Amino acid sequence: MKRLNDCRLYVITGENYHPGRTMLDVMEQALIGGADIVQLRAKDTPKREVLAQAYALRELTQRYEVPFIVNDHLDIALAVGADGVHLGQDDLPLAEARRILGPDKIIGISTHGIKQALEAERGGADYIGVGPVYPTGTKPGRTAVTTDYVREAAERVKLPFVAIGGITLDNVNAVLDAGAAWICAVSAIVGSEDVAGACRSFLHHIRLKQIDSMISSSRKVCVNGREERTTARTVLELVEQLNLRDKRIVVELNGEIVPIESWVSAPLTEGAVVELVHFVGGG
Ligand SMILES: Cc1ncc(COP(=O)(O)OP(=O)(O)O)c(N)n1
Ligand SMILES: Cc1nc(C(=O)O)sc1CCOP(=O)(O)O
Ligand SMILES: [Mg+2]
Repeated sequence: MKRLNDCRLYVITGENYHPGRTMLDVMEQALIGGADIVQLRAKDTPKREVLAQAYALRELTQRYEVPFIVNDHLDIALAVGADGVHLGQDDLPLAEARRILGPDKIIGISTHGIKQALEAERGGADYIGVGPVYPTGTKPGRTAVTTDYVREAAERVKLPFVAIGGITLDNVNAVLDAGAAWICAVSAIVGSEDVAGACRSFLHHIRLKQIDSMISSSRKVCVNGREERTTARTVLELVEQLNLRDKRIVVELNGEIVPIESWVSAPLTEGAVVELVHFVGGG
């Protein structure tokens, strides 16, 4: 179940942020609100209690069909059948974790600079954490990496990356503007009176940003006489987006027939005029 490229909102448990409410209730609210990946992080809880929580969260996340990650404890991740683990720079090394977990489990690695990010990428991590973007009471005393590192990660890291650390509804747009497509929060979500509502608000900002970037990376073209916007950059991408790849068609771009072997490199520029002509079978 590795579908990290589609994840947008990563919610981590925060045992001290919701007195009077159980971890399970709070995390169910996060799932109702749209959290699409969940981590159990319990730094102040005895390990046997963490194991019990992990079993319960495994069951809950399975019901919501959302990946479940265990922080730090690879043994607990294995015991409860979690989808993966999250490891920091001082935790079990990535290579050891991969050897034990095999290729299919998710391994996330915390990074605090581009050198660590590229190393995690080379080492076979599935995603990286980029943070702490802002100072945070959840990890007091850590130097904030600022949105500069988010921007650098967006430019140089090919793996999915999640921005984390001090992210709230007030600053999330700056993190998204710096290039993060995936946001993680603890206190701003599990410490909220309305956990599901907080998730929905985060996702609203994330989706608006996605729409903005799609519009700015799309162009207006004319296909068979109809004006439309497309994110396709080439004739091949357009044909694939229209599900015509396996159909017998001839493509004309700005009045010239494009041979099939050139679809991959034929650019769809703003204002391009495309005619897609279906072959009619015959003998
Ligand atoms: C998604 C994500 N990113 C970073 C961390 C931090 O991991 P680590 O550096 O090991 O610190 P602790 O969480 O163990 O205190 C994380 N857990 N999740
Ligand atoms: C657990 C953690 N790891 C970080 C890192 O940068 O590696 S920042 C962080 C705390 C995230 O909590 P909040 O959303 O409350 O700031
Ligand atoms: Mg850790």
